Amino acid sequence: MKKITIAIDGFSSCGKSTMAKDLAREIGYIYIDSGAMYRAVTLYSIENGIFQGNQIDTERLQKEIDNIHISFQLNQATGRPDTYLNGVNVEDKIRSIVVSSRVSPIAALGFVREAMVAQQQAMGNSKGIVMDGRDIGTTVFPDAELKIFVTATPEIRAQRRYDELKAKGQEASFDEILENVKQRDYIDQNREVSPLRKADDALLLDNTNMTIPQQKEWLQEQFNKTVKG
Ligand SMILES: Nc1ncnc2c1ncn2[C@@H]1O[C@H](COP(=O)(O)OP(=O)(O)OP(=O)(O)O)[C@@H](O)[C@H]1O
Ligand SMILES: Nc1ccn([C@@H]2O[C@H](COP(=O)(O)O)[C@@H](O)[C@H]2O)c(=O)n1
Repeated sequence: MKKITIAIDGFSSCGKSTMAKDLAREIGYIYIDSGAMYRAVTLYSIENGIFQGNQIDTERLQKEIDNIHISFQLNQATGRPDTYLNGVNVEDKIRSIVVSSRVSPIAALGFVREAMVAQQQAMGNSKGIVMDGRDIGTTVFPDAELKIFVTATPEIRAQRRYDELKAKGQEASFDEILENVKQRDYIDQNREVSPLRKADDALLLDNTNMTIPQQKEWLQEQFNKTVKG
């Protein structure tokens, strides 16, 4: 069967990667978490003193952007791809609240987006890919055959993230997570370059009252309709 490109965009912590990973595994497609790439650039900036306090040394980051190599490798234990920054597995570090609270200003920089989008487009040039993010259906793959835009209330998204961190035994405050979710949504929707918005031809999914199996089934149905007509 001819392979297609699937773009899943939407607000933070609404379940995009959960759906995208499950679908990719079911249909044998590559899965790419584009947010992990922006998170890896943010981690690099923090660890190398480029992002200190609220200040980003954009001149230095621009000079060093070509030295930031991001790749993904399947983790046999989880069955999911882990993110590598310059050859080091940073999967856990990039999910920390420290990175979450600083990623959106980094992702708003035009030269950072240009570098990431070029890598993402190269990853998808043979199709057979499910990519999730904020601008996949609008900028990275505007010709994707299947585009989904996911949303849910900020409170339910924060609760899901809180439950996830708690289950992992990580310290978390519900209010801090809710604030982070709202702040990222605001920056992502209001930045100048590729702001978060639903592509005109994307299908809207509000999963506030859906379970993981229900949204998985819904997505599989949309895929079947797209490929089989
Ligand atoms: N329908 C759902 N009901 C309950 N929990 C869900 C649902 N969908 C996803 N989750 C859980 O919510 C959390 C966030 O999901 P996920 O990481 O897939 O979101 P995301 O949109 O990819 O987030 P981000 O954009 O921040 O990377 C995870 O713990 C996931 O297991
Ligand atoms: N295509 C994308 C993907 C992500 N971002 C920015 O990265 C942040 C982290 O992404 P998560 O999916 O892991 O939450 C996100 O808040 C955006 O600021 C982006 O700009 N474009």
